[in-house]
Amino acid sequence: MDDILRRIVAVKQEEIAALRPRAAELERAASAQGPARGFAQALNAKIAAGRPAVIAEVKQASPSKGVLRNPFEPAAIASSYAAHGAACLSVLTDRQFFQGSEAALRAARAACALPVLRKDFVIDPLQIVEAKAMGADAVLLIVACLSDEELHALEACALDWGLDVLVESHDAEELDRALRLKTPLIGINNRNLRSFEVSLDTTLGLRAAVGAERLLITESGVLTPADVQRLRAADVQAFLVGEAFMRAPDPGGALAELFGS
Ligand SMILES: O=C(O)c1ccccc1NCC(=O)[C@H](O)[C@H](O)COP(=O)(O)O
Repeated sequence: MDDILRRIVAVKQEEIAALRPRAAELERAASAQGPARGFAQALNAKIAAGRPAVIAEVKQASPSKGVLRNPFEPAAIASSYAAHGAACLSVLTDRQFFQGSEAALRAARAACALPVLRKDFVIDPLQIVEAKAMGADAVLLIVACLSDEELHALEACALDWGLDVLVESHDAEELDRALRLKTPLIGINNRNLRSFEVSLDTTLGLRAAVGAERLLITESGVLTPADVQRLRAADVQAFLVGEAFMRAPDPGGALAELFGS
């Protein structure tokens, strides 16, 4: 595991230990939530309509880039994304490394009708119960910080709670492990977590390994219309984008410019 992931996972272990006494309360809150908004369904609907499927990210900061947006208004950002054709939202809930929060996810989801991914570092089923309790519609599983056994158990837990799963890989070996899961949502992250460099070649090099029955979602480093064109020309139709929108005065306007909507 890369150093940054190791540090993040260590913090997650502390957070989970602190959450454990609230397990019963979280189960009750999760059970009281309504049905999830269909995350995979929303992506597929955009593609079926001939449009790129954009998961628009709501994040204030990141380890590689520091603070991206200040002030940070999750509800206004979510409304702007929805008005400009985003398929779904990805909301960072990690506090220590991304300055995210449960409150940001709740506010973003309440401000629009889009399905929401809880973007965090999930290593324990209790975080999935917590995700459902806060209203998330999907969770992220990162292959690089999980064993095969953990991946399968966490996927089963998410599906049991009615949540969609986006599984994220950084290279061919991780992708091979991701493809052993049931989920149709296969993320390929273009950010090298050792150097923090991003290269769209990561997605392009792995494109052929993701069969037509799954949906490849390219993640990180999509910054210009030329990037989008290059990826779409290789039949990449789904995009997770954060920085390009978070640095813009109007995030939804930036989405429309990047994707020509
Ligand atoms: O972005 C980081 O610094 C980072 C560090 C460690 C683990 C994950 C990290 N990023 C999360 C993401 O993958 C991005 O938020 C997401 O793909 C959007 O990327 P971008 O469009 O480049 O903001």
